[in-house]
Amino acid sequence: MILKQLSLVNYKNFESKSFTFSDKINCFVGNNGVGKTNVLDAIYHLSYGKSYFNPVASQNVNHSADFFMIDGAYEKNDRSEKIIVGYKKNQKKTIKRNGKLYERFSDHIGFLPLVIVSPADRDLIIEGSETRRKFIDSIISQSDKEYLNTLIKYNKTLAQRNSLLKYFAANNTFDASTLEVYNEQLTNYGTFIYSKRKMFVELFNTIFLNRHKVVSGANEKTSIIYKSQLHDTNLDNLLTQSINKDKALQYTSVGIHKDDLVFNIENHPIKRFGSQGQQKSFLIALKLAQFDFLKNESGVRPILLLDDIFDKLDENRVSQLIHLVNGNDFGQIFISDTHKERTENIIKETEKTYELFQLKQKENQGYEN
Ligand SMILES: Nc1ncnc2c1ncn2[C@@H]1O[C@H](COP(=O)(O)OP(=O)(O)OP(=O)(O)O)[C@@H](O)[C@H]1O
Repeated sequence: MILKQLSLVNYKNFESKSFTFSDKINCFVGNNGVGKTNVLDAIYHLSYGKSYFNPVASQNVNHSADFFMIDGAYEKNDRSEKIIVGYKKNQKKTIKRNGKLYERFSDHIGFLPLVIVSPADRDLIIEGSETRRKFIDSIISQSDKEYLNTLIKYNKTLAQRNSLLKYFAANNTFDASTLEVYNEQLTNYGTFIYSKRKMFVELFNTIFLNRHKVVSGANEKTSIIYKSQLHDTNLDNLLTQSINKDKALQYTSVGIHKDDLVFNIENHPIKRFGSQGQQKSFLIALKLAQFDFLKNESGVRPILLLDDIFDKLDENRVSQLIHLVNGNDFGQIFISDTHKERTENIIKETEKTYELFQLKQKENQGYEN
């Protein structure tokens, strides 16, 4: 799958800008703040229907405008595919494929597999459990529509159950039978999601360990552990047991929305005990494992975005990464870096064709190849 052309209108700092890409490697270079990451983010937007860095759509619109448009021309399985994401302030965002509007965003998810490696991935280690749940949900959802739809239904039911608990508290009342309807639905959806996550983490761990061995170049023992209240008992029991607590809290305190992933190095949480280098290697391996998984599931090589990656790695790791990228595993790659020479020197080591886009400040937003 190849992104041939990209046009941006009023997307973040770009008022109007078009790019024609190489099938292999594309590098965006330039000073801090010229918009290198924003181009990668626009490409991410075309795959996921939202920004990786700022999910608030109105904040992705150029300050001087009230709408943005991202237009991507792809080639996938020998077919041309045109994807357009449009957003006007105070209106709903739209995604079109070959001129036809998607009724549901979720129908688009997984159509253009893509993986981003970025310094912002650090959130996966340092932030709360929601970030890690979103990470696995996003991977599974790309190849499993039933999972995505069930997750949407679970979250809707959860919101309804929480509203009911609030209503009980506000009106000093309780109705066990209505609550039971929600419990039943949550149990059905939640049990399905739990079993999918469990299977996924088992499979993903193996892929991850292979990648980690190569990226870290070390023999550190790492693991990803799936943490869930459902390991001990089924969701129906959990909901019944926690009813008094839920009534007091006015929200649902048990379920798969409390699941987490534990990232360990040498049997200790990497968040607290991993060095910065170990954390970086762990995150890159995590993302490359995501790449492998999506590739296996979809049968196409996902687009790979490497944001600011050379800056964060020592020479050894950069050369390991280039070695990897040089293999046939990867398809089209987009790289951002502040140093033109560094990027060119690294890329020249690969035997791939490449295109270099030098981004400049607003007054001359053209680029040179
Ligand atoms: N909605 C917006 N409207 C206009 N400009 C925006 C908007 N959102 C972000 N920007 C601008 O985009 C620029 C940041 O772009 P980006 O993060 O892509 O830079 P970069 O080239 O990757 O920089 P660095 O090398 O520091 O990572 C900033 O100058 C910021 O002010």
